[in-house]
Amino acid sequence: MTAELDAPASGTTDDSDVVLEAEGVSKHFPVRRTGRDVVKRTTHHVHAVDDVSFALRRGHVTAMVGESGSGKSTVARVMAQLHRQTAGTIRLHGEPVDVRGGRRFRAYCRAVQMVFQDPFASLNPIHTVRYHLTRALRIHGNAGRTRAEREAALEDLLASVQLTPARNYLDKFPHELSGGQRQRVAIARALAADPEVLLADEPVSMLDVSIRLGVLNLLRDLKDRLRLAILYITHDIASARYFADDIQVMYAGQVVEGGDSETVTQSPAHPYTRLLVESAPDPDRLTGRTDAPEDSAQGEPPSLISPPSGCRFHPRCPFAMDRCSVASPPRLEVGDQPGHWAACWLFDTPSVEAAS
Ligand SMILES: Nc1ncnc2c1ncn2[C@@H]1O[C@H](COP(=O)(O)OP(=O)(O)OP(=O)(O)O)[C@@H](O)[C@H]1O
Repeated sequence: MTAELDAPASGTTDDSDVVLEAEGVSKHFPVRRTGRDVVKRTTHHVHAVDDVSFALRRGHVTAMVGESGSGKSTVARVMAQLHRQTAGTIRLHGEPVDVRGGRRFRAYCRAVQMVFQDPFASLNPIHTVRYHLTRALRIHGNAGRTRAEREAALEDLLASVQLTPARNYLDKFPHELSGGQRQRVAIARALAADPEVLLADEPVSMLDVSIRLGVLNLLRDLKDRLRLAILYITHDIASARYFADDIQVMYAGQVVEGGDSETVTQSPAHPYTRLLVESAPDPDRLTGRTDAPEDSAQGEPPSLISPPSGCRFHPRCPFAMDRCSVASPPRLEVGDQPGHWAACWLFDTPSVEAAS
């Protein structure tokens, strides 16, 4: 029996925990590729994100995993409203974010904060830690009324990212800190808004391997203590397994698989996820699959200006059927664990039976 899913997320917890939702969100960027395009005023569109739906829950980490160029950062930027979506709806506590500017939009920007990949680029080199954090506290109305209240707020912020005693850090410039300390300051700056959601775009990928775990453990601690909803963007499926509660896998601008992180990494269903897991250096991994052809998926990700018809993975897929180049697969239940789905015709049981 085939089960097609309508729900946007891999429901493992109560829906009342949902803080932020994306429903059918797309982002297309207009581009001109050649001089001829400029002369003829022809505009192409990069389909960076197409019809993406997911939900972020309080006290829960959702990882968005995929290779470079799959659209992960664009998802984070659209969720932070740094880019306006081309189509679809974003909801905070069920309320659509449809107006830029104004009180409701400011409240959205406070509630949904972003942490970027490169803390050195996101902190201004000519300002101290005190300046960055005080500014963020003031912008979000959390600096208190007196100097003593502001100093206490600064100490609390640095303590929450485990930079203590605060006096050792407050008057330092970004270049006087290590990469890990800089990323902790960037996280503290996001926390100055007292957010409900953190959108963390590759927050550890530019850090030394030896300190990545410390920063991920800090984020996990914040998630538990402050009940933050976290979107963790990464190309590293092993770190997603370690850190996230559930995983969404992106390929060529679309989410192709979702489920709890243990299931997605141990029993990947979509052929693209299998490829991703097989190529990840994870010594604990046991996919338990023996049905993949030896010559597994080859080739490059497709052009996002004219993406392949049907399933976007079909040109690289070792299991591709005729149908895959014609029709785009919906989310289909994999059937091993509740909430585990794949957008792949292999899980449309009647079509597989008909093909064999
Ligand atoms: N402002 C923009 N204008 C045009 N194209 C863009 C823009 N931003 C992103 N893109 C394109 O959208 C696609 C998705 O990019 P995105 O950065 O979201 O992917 P990603 O999965 O985060 O990759 P990476 O891990 O390398 O950052 C890419 O083809 C990229 O070139």
